[in-house]
Amino acid sequence: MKKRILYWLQNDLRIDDNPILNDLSQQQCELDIVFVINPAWFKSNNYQQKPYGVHKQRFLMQSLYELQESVLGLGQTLHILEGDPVKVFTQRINELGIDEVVYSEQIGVYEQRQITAVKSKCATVVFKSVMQDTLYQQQQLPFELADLPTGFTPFRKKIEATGISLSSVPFSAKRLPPPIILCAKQPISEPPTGNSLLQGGHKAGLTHCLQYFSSALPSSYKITRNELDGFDNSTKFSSWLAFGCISAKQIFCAVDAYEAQHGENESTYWIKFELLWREYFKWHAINVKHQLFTFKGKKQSSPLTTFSPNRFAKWCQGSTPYPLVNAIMKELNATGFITNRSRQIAASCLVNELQLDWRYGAAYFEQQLIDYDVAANWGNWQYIAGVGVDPRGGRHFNLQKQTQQYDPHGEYIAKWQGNEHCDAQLDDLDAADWPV
Ligand SMILES: Cc1cc2nc3c(=O)[nH]c(=O)nc-3n(C[C@H](O)[C@H](O)[C@H](O)COP(=O)(O)OP(=O)(O)OC[C@H]3O[C@@H](n4cnc5c(N)ncnc54)[C@H](O)[C@@H]3O)c2cc1C
Repeated sequence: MKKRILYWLQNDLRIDDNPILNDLSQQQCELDIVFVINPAWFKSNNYQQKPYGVHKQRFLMQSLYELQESVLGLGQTLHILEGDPVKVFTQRINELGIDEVVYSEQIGVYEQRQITAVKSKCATVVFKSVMQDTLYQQQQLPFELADLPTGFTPFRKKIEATGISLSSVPFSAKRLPPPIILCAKQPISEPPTGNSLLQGGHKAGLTHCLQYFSSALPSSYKITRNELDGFDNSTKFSSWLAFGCISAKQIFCAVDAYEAQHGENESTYWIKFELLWREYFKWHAINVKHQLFTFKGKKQSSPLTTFSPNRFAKWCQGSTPYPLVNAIMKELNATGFITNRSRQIAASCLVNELQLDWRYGAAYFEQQLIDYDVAANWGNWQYIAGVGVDPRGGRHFNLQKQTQQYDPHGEYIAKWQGNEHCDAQLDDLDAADWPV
């Protein structure tokens, strides 16, 4: 009997630059490709937020639909199952007599724990993993992971000094090994629609990448990236990166190709610079494990906080006394995306003006952002709250100055109605819960 391999798909929903698929295409085996939708993603967590909000759900289903179609063209079936991943995979591995499980290595501790739990229940099965979410493999890093620099700048300098050139691997095989179980009906009959420019899927991601690098936008990226509005002002790769519809290496190589054709400048370099931020947060998350989610972070310092569900609700809805923050939160709620500058302003407001526990803000972003990424989200929140990798120990953005600089004519605030439901006072109740 042929070897039976199960490919546990997670945040690697692509065909190209997917070493696992490339390797599988050369194997003499029977193959089962599985993605599990965990019902816990749609239930409230400790922070009263659902890990998967509507925008992220749409993007996921679009991505799975595209992958399902591509996999079908390669003679395979994408199985989309529902349930607790540990139970679903353990049962399937046993029922189908799986010999080997392959998966993309996970950055987040909770995802790692699920894999460890399945491994412990399937002791005779071989588990093989590949890091498919980072630019570099761990052995390519010019330091031991335990000695990861404590700040981004030394990390970047050390990485850049290695001079390692990156390459991405297109998928060239015509077929994948045959499925263990044939699916009579495709799991997703129609992709969900939406008028967002951020459409999920590996083809949509590659199309966006091609369009971006066939324009002149990379040459002005550094000048425009901090704008609050405008699709073209930053790359918008993050959502496809979060689901692994495209890889960071594919983008890095596309910047190299663009530079070879059009010349390098500070802006083209800055796209790579930002991808290195992403990379830094990934290795940082692996390094600090659960401390990525703790109030005091790795720094073990406590930000000032007060407990106020009312303030938090106002921040989420966009009805604080700060029109710019309100506009940002309304854009986030309506679209599932806000720019980096907007994220910094909204996060700084929650931590500094509202003095709330930063983890509630991070959990809300996790729910709302299409591009939610465990390392980038919690890492950036810790940075702003002053418990993460910021050598300056926290960031406080002056809301008046930010408004003057990034929305001098009030266009962004008007577009997202930041002045509507803008409560002049922060609190409706005093410390003894009496109406103010
Ligand atoms: C509070 C807060 C929360 C954030 N949460 C997330 C998140 O959940 N997922 C996420 O991908 N990014 C997150 N970021 C980082 C950043 O805001 C987004 O990556 C960026 O806005 C996405 O838009 P873009 O693709 O147009 O970025 P560009 O400016 O075009 O950057 C190119 C790529 O570089 C990476 N990148 C850029 N800035 C950062 C950064 N500060 N940290 C890590 N990677 C970066 C992203 O992969 C991005 O796609 C967060 C930032 C803050 C301040």
